[in-house]
Amino acid sequence: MLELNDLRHVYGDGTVALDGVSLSIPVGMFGLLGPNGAGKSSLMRTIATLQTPTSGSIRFDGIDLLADPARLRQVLGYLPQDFGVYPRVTAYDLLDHMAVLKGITVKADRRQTVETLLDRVNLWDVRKRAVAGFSGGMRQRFGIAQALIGSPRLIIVDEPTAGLDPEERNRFHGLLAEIGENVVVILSTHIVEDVADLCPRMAVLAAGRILLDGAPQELIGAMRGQVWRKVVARRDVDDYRARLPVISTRLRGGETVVHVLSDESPGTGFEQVAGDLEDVYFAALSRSAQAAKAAA
Ligand SMILES: Nc1ncnc2c1ncn2[C@@H]1O[C@H](COP(=O)(O)OP(=O)(O)OP(=O)(O)O)[C@@H](O)[C@H]1O
Repeated sequence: MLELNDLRHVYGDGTVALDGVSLSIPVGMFGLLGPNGAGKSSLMRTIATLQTPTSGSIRFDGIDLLADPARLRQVLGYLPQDFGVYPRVTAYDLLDHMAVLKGITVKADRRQTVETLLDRVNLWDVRKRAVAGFSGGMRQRFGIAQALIGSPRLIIVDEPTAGLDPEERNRFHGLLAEIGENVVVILSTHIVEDVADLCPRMAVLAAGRILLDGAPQELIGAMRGQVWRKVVARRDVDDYRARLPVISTRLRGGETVVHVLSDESPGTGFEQVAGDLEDVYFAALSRSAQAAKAAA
């Protein structure tokens, strides 16, 4: 179990990236969903011990992360949002080098680890090719292989599916689902489908704060009977937004569809629909934006 308690992070220029984040994250896949700039990467880097929060505390299975970051690193696997420059060395050699850095110094052990991981992420056939020439999906699978070195118990993946084509995304999801069976995996993303597909638990982060936290099915269930849908003309969207609690405007098959959150029918032409995770997410964001507006 990973416990985050009242985490706050203020950057040097005064930007408040985390504003009192508290969460309990159990074994399994945990989705951290939020728009760009929400503070997801700041939170992921903080848990990965790459930056120290301004205040608050973090514990993982008895380890006080701020007091003893080195101990946490021994059980941590991290796939950052941006891996930086990939050198022109083969996948095999790079993974071998990373295994040395992770402390696997006995050659035979390392060979076993590297070969098992390359096979697991389906990169065995391309092990002799330079990582620099890999496609986006292959790079992300390589990134997972390096994150799995040393059998970590806490794995952090920051926006891993951005830019992947549907087939690679599916393949990557399969890999994550397999990994998430026995360890804590935190998946940070702005893609609702990633969380809907993979995560039995989730939280929404916006402007450095947790807006909601729970099991996707329960959060969807809590909206039952409150989501209404109508196909509208594109030019009328602003008018609907001004009059009604619109939670989202989506394009479906070229038509503009508005979703409204309301205990009763918002008007003619609206039909009640079963909400989905996108409704949960957009409703949380829209409530938070309205609260921020009212406070201003
Ligand atoms: N090193 C930094 N110095 C100052 N401000 C920063 C720094 N890094 C991030 N920020 C700011 O902190 C806030 C949170 O950024 P962060 O990158 O954590 O969000 P995010 O949810 O990961 O967004 P994205 O998906 O766009 O990466 C943003 O306002 C961002 O501009």
